[in-house]
Amino acid sequence: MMLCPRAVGENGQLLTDEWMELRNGCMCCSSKDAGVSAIEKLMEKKGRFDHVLLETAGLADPGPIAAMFWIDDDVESTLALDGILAVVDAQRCLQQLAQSPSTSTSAKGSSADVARPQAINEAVRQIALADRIILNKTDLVSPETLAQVLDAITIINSAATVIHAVRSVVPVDFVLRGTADFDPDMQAQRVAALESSLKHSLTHGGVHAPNADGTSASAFSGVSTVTLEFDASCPVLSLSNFHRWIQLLLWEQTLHVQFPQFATHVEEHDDQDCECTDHHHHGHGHGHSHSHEQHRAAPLVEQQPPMEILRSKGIIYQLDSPVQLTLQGVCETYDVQPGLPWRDSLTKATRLVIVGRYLNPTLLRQSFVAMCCTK
Ligand SMILES: Nc1nc2c(ncn2[C@@H]2O[C@H](COP(=O)(O)OP(=O)(O)OP(=O)(O)O)[C@@H](O)[C@H]2O)c(=O)[nH]1
Repeated sequence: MMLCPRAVGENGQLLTDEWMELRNGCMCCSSKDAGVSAIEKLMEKKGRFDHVLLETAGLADPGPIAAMFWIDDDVESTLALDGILAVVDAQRCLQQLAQSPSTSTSAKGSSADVARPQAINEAVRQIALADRIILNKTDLVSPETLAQVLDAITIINSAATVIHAVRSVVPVDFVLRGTADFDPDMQAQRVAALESSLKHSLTHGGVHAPNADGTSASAFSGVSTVTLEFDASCPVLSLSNFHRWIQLLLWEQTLHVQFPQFATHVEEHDDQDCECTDHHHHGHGHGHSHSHEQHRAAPLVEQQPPMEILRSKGIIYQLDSPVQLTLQGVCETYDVQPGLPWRDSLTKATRLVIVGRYLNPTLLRQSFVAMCCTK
């Protein structure tokens, strides 16, 4: 894979354009250090960049590269991952989403896939991981096809911002917006981008029927989005509990085993146990009783596939904290960082977007409440 750093002048003109090829040819096959040091060398040689664009040409899964920026502290000190951009071909998208995954590429670098009988389709994976999507070649499809493509994108990843394009002509801000450096305004921009993505997911969340075991059904390798919102009455009481919850979800994949009472739940009624919502439900309730859980003929918890998370992000409200905490995660790698001060008490809320497969909204929501918001 090539790295292509471009320094952009104030008027948007390119000041430099340099290609660097990694010695063993491919960033995804390189050790993480090699990829990281390649960027560091470029930075040393050329000085500080405003933006670095990494094109994962020929690589189906951007996950391992995205995760690299949260693992290496040296890179994190000078670079931060702003976001993941995908270009979707409107003409071929539906066909690509329906293809069987190629085992040669989709499982590469993702330990989560190794033991899976069925890998996740590459096109699904790229849409699932993206923060921003350029929906290109819109001139070549009918309005009906375009609507179907948009529906598919929304079901897979309702948090991504989608822009329609012909020949990929989009404002440069759409590509570079929110690029982080340590300028406080840029951080504000990055948090604003995250907030808008969360808002987008809350209003555009796809609704699809849960399977008998409560997991979300979706045609696209089973990948879908769950958006969770917990208002100020449900603050995260301790950050270590949040870490424990997210680690059970991302690393151990045992939430369904830890909370079998929520894992077999089928969502049918507004029987919320907390002042919280997700994209299947918008009702509110009180108390923390779980006595009204709906049980249907559901497979034993042990037989359920664990939730497999591709992308996680959000803003967390920790009790009495004057600043937001931001969550960014790709596959099993995640990072929690302090964000901006809360603007006012009305805005205090935890909003999480989880993109992955075999998602169980009830299990996600109730386990979060039990582990993070309950003494
Ligand atoms: N009509 C139309 N043609 C386009 C558009 N975008 C690209 N093309 C044309 O489609 C052809 C193939 O271009 P792309 O699909 O962008 O090719 P590519 O990105 O190299 O393809 P992959 O990286 O292999 O997916 C070229 O002739 C482009 O000029 C578009 O929005 N509308």
